[in-house]
Amino acid sequence: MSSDNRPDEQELKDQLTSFRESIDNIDAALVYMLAERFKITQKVGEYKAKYDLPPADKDREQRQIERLRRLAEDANLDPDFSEKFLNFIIKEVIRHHEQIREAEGE
Ligand SMILES: C=C(O[C@@H]1C=C(C(=O)O)C=C[C@H]1O)C(=O)O
Repeated sequence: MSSDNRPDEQELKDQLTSFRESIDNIDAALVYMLAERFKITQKVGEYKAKYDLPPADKDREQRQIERLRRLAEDANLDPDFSEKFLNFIIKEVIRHHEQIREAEGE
């Protein structure tokens, strides 16, 4: 793709910097949101270990995936990507839950 009225080098640089400031803010928000999510899933893991509940709950995950796919469609985000992203996070959460369970059993 090329344009007849390409901005000069300085304008290109400034525009990219401005886009990237917004990306950096969004990445920061994602990190804080993920940190909060892992804080509460840590509590769920401790609760499950205490009362001998299984680390994973596939029915709950299925409902979350269906809901997230609907939300993604509404937000014009690829539902397959959203599902992969949620599964990636949940896998890590379950790994933590298994670790907590093992530590409690020691
Ligand atoms: C957090 C939980 O444990 C697991 C992790 C989940 C998650 O990260 O959302 C969902 C279901 C479980 O497989 C839960 O049971 O709610």
